Amino acid sequence: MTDARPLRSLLYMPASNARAMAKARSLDCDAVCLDLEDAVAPEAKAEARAALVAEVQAGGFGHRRLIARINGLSTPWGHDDLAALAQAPVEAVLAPKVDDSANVQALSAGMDAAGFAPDVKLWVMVETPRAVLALERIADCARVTRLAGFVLGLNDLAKDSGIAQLPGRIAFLPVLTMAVLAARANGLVILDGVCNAIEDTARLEAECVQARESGFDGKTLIHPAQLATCNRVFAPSEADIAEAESIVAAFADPANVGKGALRLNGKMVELLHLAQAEKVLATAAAIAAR
Ligand SMILES: CC(C)(COP(=O)(O)OP(=O)(O)OC[C@H]1O[C@@H](n2cnc3c(N)ncnc32)[C@H](O)[C@@H]1OP(=O)(O)O)[C@@H](O)C(=O)NCCC(=O)NCCSC(=O)C[C@H](O)C(=O)O
Ligand SMILES: [Mg+2]
Repeated sequence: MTDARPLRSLLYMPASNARAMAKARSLDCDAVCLDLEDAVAPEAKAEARAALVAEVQAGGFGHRRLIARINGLSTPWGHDDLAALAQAPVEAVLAPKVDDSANVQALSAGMDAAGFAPDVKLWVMVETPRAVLALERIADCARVTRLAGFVLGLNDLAKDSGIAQLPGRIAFLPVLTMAVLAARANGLVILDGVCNAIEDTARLEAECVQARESGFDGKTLIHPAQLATCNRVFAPSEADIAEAESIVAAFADPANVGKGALRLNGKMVELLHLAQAEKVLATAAAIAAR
């Protein structure tokens, strides 16, 4: 079944930051990601893990999807993270720094062994050079594991590849495109990486537009100030909605019954555009229902 819930914005916060986690319950984000990995110092890992579990069990996050980012299974904390989260009401576990399909299989098996409910998904970060080279194999794991999402991690990818994080992200474009294609070929959701420049709204907007045009569902964020721009860019615009409504109306017109292609406002529209239009309207309705 298609999931019509919007996934425009995922806001990360360190699970060691109680104030941020409390604030998340009132922020306009589609998902929150409580982080145990890079935002939490090694000496604070155990305390952050306990705080994360307590926060999600306390509830109050409403429509926001709850995602927990664990430490990698090769670190001293990864297995304890999985064990602690198994009974926690999260929608997905996000795993960092996977390199290939074997990592995904191990993570999914680890979730099974830890006792996660069958509907809890596995999302993985695409943030190592090896992962980029193995995108197809990794995404293909969705057939036989819990894998259901990709999240780009361009800070780590920049660090390990030497690719510079510059405005425009030209050197990253092949990665963005290949990650989207691998995700779509396997039914995964896919979110763009973060924009570190908290105060540069123009840069954030440009990255959101680029990601939206590249096919991403949404973008990951690091600060509440980034939410409004991201939510606006990834939501269908008024023009998108008006166009979608006109396509649906045209195909519903009795004069067009049985036609597969129409001329509408100077453009060709086919049944595939009807399907796209219906998706736009479903997303817009889901956002409006918030
Ligand atoms: C980046 C920050 C450290 C900035 O912190 P600070 O300067 O203290 O923020 P503000 O004073 O502007 O905060 C104003 C209020 O907003 C709340 N706040 C701030 N950030 C968040 C947040 N992320 N979620 C929820 N609420 C937040 C503050 O509590 C203030 O509230 P109030 O006191 O009521 O006024 C900080 O923003 C931060 O820690 N951001 C998240 C960092 C993080 O999680 N990093 C890890 C994920 S990113 C990553 O790893 C990418 C990937 O793996 C890759 O490789 O690229
Ligand atoms: Mg990272």
